[in-house]
Amino acid sequence: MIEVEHLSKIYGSTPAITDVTFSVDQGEILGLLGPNGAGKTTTMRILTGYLPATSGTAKIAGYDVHEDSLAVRQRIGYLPETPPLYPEMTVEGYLHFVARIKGVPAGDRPQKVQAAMARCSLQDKHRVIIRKLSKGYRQRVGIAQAIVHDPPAIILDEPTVGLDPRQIIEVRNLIKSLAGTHTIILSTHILPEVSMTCSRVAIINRGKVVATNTPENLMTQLTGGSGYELEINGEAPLAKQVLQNVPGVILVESLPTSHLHPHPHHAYLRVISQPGKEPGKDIAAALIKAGFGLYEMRRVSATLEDVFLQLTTEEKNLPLEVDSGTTEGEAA
Ligand SMILES: Nc1ncnc2c1ncn2[C@@H]1O[C@H](COP(=O)(O)OP(=O)(O)OP(=O)(O)O)[C@@H](O)[C@H]1O
Repeated sequence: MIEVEHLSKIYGSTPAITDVTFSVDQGEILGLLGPNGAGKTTTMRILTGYLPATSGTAKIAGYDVHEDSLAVRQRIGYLPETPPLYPEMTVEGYLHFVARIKGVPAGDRPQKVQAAMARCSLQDKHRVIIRKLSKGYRQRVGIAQAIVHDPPAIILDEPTVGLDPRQIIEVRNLIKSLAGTHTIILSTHILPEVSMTCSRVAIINRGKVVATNTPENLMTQLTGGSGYELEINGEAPLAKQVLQNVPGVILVESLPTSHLHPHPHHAYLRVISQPGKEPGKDIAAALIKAGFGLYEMRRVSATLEDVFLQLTTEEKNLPLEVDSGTTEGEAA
């Protein structure tokens, strides 16, 4: 449904994205995950026809975003980071207005507007002026304007930014309910968002797609899904240096200790090991040899956060070629 091939965008002399390639199948939710400035918004703006690419192609439902931009705009719904709302309009009035702009025939508009409001649970608010809505409801109106013309593809830029935890759950459920009948790309820098909402993830860093796969496969493929959590006495930075040099170790990070009762002189670390390697014995030996006391050591599964850190942190070499292998033509 969405095919992006070798897309690059250069602003002046600054490359924002370089050779971005991925595809999204009908009904899928793809999460575009990356740190600030990675190139997510640039990619989405090209896909929605708002920004020309420097090179490469992108197609929505077979239509080229550059050559057939009108056909593409009819088939795509876009929620930019800041929804383009008119604060003085009522919810229903605004959605009628958007439906008209999107080319929905006058006779079909009432039904399409009702359907979009129902999908986004906005019926109770149809006469409310947008300015008076909470941020969560405004976001729903933003999503409603993206789907009012019933496009097969929906692009959502950071759809849960600025919402409170309850609103986040509601908006995520709404997005999930749109999958299947719609093909969705959402961008986020929030890791749990991807595992909770998306069927597949493309990790983008410094303008390049560094991995594409299901969240589960990414974890298994890159980390073998395992590692160790450690409690040691001594300084975390020094212990990290020691552990980074143990063969088979690919990532060492400090653990958040808010749920524990941390000892003031202890360090709490997570070590992720290469697939197929069991460096437990060497980890313990290296720590003892360096003079650390080892208070606890237990095996754990890797998290998506580990994968993300591994892919977006430069100093570590990747243990293996990251090849999505799910769809032909995807970037590694
Ligand atoms: N209009 C512009 N002119 C020059 N450089 C730009 C422009 N827009 C974006 N960039 C640069 O391109 C790169 C990618 O930006 P982009 O907004 O696509 O990233 P992002 O992943 O969406 O980040 P964020 O989450 O912070 O919005 C950044 O280095 C950014 O500074």
